[in-house]
Amino acid sequence: MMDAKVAQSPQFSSWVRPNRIGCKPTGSLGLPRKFWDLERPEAFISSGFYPKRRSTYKRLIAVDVSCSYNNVPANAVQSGSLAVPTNVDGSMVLKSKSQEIEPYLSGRCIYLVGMMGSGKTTVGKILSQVLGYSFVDSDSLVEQEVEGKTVTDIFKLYGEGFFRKKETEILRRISIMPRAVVSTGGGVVIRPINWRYMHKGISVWLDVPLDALARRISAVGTHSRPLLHGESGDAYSKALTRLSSLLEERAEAYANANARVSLEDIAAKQGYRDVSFITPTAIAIEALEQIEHYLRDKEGIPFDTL
Ligand SMILES: Nc1ncnc2c1ncn2[C@@H]1O[C@H](COP(=O)(O)OP(=O)(O)O)[C@@H](O)[C@H]1O
Ligand SMILES: O=C(O)C1=C[C@@H](OP(=O)(O)O)[C@@H](O)[C@H](O)C1
Repeated sequence: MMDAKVAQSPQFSSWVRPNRIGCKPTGSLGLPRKFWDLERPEAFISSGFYPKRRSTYKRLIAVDVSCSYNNVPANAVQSGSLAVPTNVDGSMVLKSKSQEIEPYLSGRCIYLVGMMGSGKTTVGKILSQVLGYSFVDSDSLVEQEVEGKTVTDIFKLYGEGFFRKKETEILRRISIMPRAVVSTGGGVVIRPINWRYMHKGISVWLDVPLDALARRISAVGTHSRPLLHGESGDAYSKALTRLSSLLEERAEAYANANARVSLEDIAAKQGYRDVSFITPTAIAIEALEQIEHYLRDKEGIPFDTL
């Protein structure tokens, strides 16, 4: 395998591995004979974007390739075009996408819904930052409301019904706030009244495969997630069993969201087999894309980039 250094613009350079380049190059890289014995030759690739965008994930770039070894430069051996995943610098895509969409949100809140561990908090913080919104965690607000008790203690002391009522009251208060990205609790979707509040903003379902959820949750433990207590077996199997039955009950309710971000779809677009390679930044970009689709399809906003 060969590592390649890519400089897409004078301001940015990063290392990418050829196995992360999504499409086959239209030109192949030929190495002069003196480099043939090297196991890991290094190439410096300077590149420029073609103006036309293909998708958020892949762009055509023109590449000129030159090689060097032991600081001895070799002549450019080949140039051509490659499609390179834009997560080489996802933060630039994220920033431009958020700037494009933000005016059309008109200050509306974004509600992230999804199962426990689906990344609502992680992705929500990223989105709030790029949009210049505040970040709100509904579980934390419930905890503040109940004398600083943890969600686990609230379930233990007062039961799930009590927690759900508090959660609805918190959502009602959030729904009159402007400009917030809200990480909701995983069970918020089951009460229809909660949708009345969430539909004042734009809701996005983070749809993550169960095995990935179980892996994430077993890595951090279930202490803060009372609905996952009580199963027997190892941490992964316990989480998987309980999450499966919860998802069966809730899948239809999650589908009420205005937009859906499917990690399986992102993995397919990026050419990954495993969703665990997908970064929170890539998920945030997809969330903005799906919000853009929603605004265009349901509200008729004519985004010229679509
Ligand atoms: N894209 C991701 N890839 C890998 N791990 C993630 C990803 N997003 C979140 N996580 C991890 O999964 C766990 C749950 O994420 P979190 O954002 O707290 O989910 P939620 O708020 O939906 O319960 C955390 O340990 C977090 O670091
Ligand atoms: O799925 C659920 O019913 C719950 C999810 C939790 O939030 P997270 O999704 O942030 O873990 C928390 O609200 C509570 O433990 C109940």
